[in-house]
Amino acid sequence: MYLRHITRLFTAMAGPRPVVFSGPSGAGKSTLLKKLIKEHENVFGFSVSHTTRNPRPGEENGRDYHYVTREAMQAAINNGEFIENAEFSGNLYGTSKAAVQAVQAKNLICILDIDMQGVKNIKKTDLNPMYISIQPPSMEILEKRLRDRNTESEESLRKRLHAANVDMELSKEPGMFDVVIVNDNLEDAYKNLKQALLEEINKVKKTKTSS
Ligand SMILES: Nc1ncnc2c1ncn2[C@@H]1O[C@H](COP(=O)(O)OP(=O)(O)OP(=O)(O)O)[C@@H](O)[C@H]1O
Ligand SMILES: Nc1nc2c(ncn2[C@@H]2O[C@H](COP(=O)(O)O)[C@@H](O)[C@H]2O)c(=O)[nH]1
Repeated sequence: MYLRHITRLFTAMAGPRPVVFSGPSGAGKSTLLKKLIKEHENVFGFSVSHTTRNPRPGEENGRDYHYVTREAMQAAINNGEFIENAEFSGNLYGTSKAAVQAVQAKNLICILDIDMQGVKNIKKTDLNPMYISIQPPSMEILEKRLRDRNTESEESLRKRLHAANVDMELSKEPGMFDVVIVNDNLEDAYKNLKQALLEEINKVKKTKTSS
């Protein structure tokens, strides 16, 4: 009885295991994770990254990203405020310690949406997340999705497709990801994602009902 109480207390203090989403730009990470958070808002929380890129129509400061200048972001990086950061397609992106702590303080599964450099850097930390790769069915479909999204200049599109090719190669490295989900049909991909996370979802639900 006493041991069970201590174990429960320790689990609550450590917080549930975070989940890292990675994969080429345009593969469907945001689409899938937004669905997941909407369906399980008491289970998952999004780690709001910082970026120097401009907001897209419909994006909100503090919800999708913290939009900052390069000078401000570099100063915060130098000040040790980030767990990881990377240059992607001409802009800086990074996960602040505060962003992850804000989610963990609510005892939610912290979701990080980060590029491959971020994955490599997170692996050097003690965050110990589950790593999920979201991949497109083909590079042709990826390009079409990115073009149809209408968010990128031709230059940015070129950089993102180049990074996507590198990503797809690196993701083949054994042990890089715990789960790979090919996002062809959206509903199928979402079903596979929920299946992969079922155990973690149930763990969080259980701690919430027992506390
Ligand atoms: N299964 C799917 N079938 C068709 N279109 C999709 C599918 N999944 C996502 N999309 C569309 O593809 C585009 C890219 O998806 P999304 O923005 O979620 O990708 P992302 O991986 O988050 O990209 P980024 O890394 O650039 O933020 C969006 O317009 C989205 O609506
Ligand atoms: N290493 C990090 N990568 C990040 C972070 N936040 C987002 N990203 C990745 O950047 C690209 C482009 O995102 P977009 O919103 O401009 O399309 C994408 O692959 C994201 O996963 C971060 O904090 N660190």
